Amino acid sequence: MSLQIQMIGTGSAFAKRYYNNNALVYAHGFTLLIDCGVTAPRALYELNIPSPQIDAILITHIHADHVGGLEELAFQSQYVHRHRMKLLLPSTLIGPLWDHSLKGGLENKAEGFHSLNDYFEVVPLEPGTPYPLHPDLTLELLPTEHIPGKPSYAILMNEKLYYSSDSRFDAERLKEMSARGVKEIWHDCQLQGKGMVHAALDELMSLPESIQRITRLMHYGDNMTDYIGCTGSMQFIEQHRKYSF
Ligand SMILES: O=c1ccn([C@@H]2O[C@@H]3COP(=O)(O)O[C@H]3[C@H]2O)c(=O)[nH]1
Ligand SMILES: [Zn+2]
Ligand SMILES: [Zn+2]
Repeated sequence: MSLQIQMIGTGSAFAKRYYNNNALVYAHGFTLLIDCGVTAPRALYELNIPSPQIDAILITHIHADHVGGLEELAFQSQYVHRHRMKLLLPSTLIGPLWDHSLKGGLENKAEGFHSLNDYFEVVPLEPGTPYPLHPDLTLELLPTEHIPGKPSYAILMNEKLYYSSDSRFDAERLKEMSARGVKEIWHDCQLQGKGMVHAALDELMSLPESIQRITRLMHYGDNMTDYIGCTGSMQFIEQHRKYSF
């Protein structure tokens, strides 16, 4: 059961040299997009991946670097491809995603479009439950601390890859994942300063070497290259490179 994962972007919310931190996961014959930020439509275009090639989109939380490209995909699905994409959504995000992010652009009273379901095939997910999406891909959501009062989720894929999405540093969670046998931890990383809503590099550097060795860093700022060689045993994830796990 070998999977591939490719970041279509690895940048922080404010990065300009890197696209938004969104990922494609390739199982055999099944492609999952994890988050769809403002830059995702352009990133997919440059990788020559039209949206009908994507079998499902999973959303981790409703910041624009994770959902800001959904309006374009919804309109393209409705008016160009005439195919409703599958949208895997933690159930806590269904209301906020429509009411607070997408309704302004997508509501169309004349056409009778009043909800996410008018554009997407919405599949609600609950944390703590393994979902077999494909014979080669099972995923589980784990709630994370990111912004107080705003639900956000990490993703555990095939019990092998822990993908933090946006999360504050949570050493206990990472130790738990390591004890559970994960082979890779992909973590957001704020390079400078104290981690207020993301894990700071300094915090991640406090992890035991055994955990650092399996940790790769993503969601970084434009000055990432200044930090190459300064990240302990952790390595930066490269935008567009395909990793097998
Ligand atoms: O309480 C807050 C809320 C937001 N922010 C910034 O806005 C960005 C939104 O996207 P992000 O979650 O990838 O990163 C966030 C931070 O850069 C912050 O620093 N503190
Ligand atoms: Zn983000
Ligand atoms: Zn965020």
